[in-house]
Amino acid sequence: MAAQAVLRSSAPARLLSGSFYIRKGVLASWQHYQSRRPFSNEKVLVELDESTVMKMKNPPVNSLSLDVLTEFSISLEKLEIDRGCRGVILTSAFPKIFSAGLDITEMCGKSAEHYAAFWRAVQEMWLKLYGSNMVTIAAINGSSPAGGCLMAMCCDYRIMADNPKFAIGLNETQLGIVAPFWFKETMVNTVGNRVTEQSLQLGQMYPAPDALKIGLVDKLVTEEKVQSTAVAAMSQWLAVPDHARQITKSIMRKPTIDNLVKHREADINNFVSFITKDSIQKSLQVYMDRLKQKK
Ligand SMILES: CCCCCCCCC/C=C/C(=O)SCCNC(=O)CCNC(=O)[C@H](O)C(C)(C)COP(=O)(O)OP(=O)(O)OC[C@H]1O[C@@H](n2cnc3c(N)ncnc32)[C@H](O)[C@@H]1OP(=O)(O)O
Repeated sequence: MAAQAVLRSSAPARLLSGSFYIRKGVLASWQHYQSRRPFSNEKVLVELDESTVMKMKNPPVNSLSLDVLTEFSISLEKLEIDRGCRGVILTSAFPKIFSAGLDITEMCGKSAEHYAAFWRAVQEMWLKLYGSNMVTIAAINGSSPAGGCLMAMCCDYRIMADNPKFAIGLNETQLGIVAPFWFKETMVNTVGNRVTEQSLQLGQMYPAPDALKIGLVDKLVTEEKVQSTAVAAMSQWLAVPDHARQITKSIMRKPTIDNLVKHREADINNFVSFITKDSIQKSLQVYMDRLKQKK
């Protein structure tokens, strides 16, 4: 849906609002100033310095709870309608962890209604980020399993900290769960069919150097340089005229987005019936216990 908007209205709308901006002078400047103030929810910080940066901040590991997903979608939507914002860098407020992926506790021992609301929020985050008109750059400053990898893959360009201890991938099968079709399609669009087929079945996590080799990330730099490299890459991406880049992005991503939009309700029902199975609940519980025991 969001990508459809790119083709139908967004590029012209931005051009129109640009001329409004010039004609309305002072009023527009004030509105622009208002909309460019940094804003912060509890768990997603938006900084407006040299570049616009969205920082996930949900201790300890940036797991994507219902709250985080909701804040994330709202923040992104705000930036999307801010005509002063053409690009956003997505990163984590914590060293060594980009995001631990979906919050497993949201998928354990809850009601069917809760699972449905949670999954809708996951879909919404993906629709907004994958379909964003803005240039999106992931500054992956640490490990990034499952939903964290999905977020990174939604971005246009990925820069990762060059440390083999940091790993990224869709590891769902390791938890006894299954990456749904739109996770799969996002990965196919990033690294191709063969690598995706193998990665998904094995639930493979790739240390940063291997992630670069398979094209899951685009560039490795030292941890300290992740952010500044993202800022430099942003300038390069923003040098391309918006309308041409946005329409091109939409041509690339629209079929994948349309596929989820078309099957959205069925996908929620599928998730709820899958996650409420006793065997799946047991697998998730065992995985969580193992995570806690490793200390
Ligand atoms: C057909 C299709 C139908 C649909 C089928 C269903 C599709 C579902 C798709 C699912 C997508 C997902 O993203 S599933 C999520 C997959 N995520 C993962 O596997 C990540 C697991 N976590 C890790 O590997 C590590 O924690 C890692 C992120 C690298 C950080 O390691 P550290 O040593 O720094 O930290 P830890 O000590 O492990 O973790 C700190 C605390 O955070 C907790 N924690 C860690 N990850 C967590 C998580 N994802 N959710 C909740 N809590 C988490 C730990 O239990 C600890 O809790 P305390 O002990 O209490 O402190």
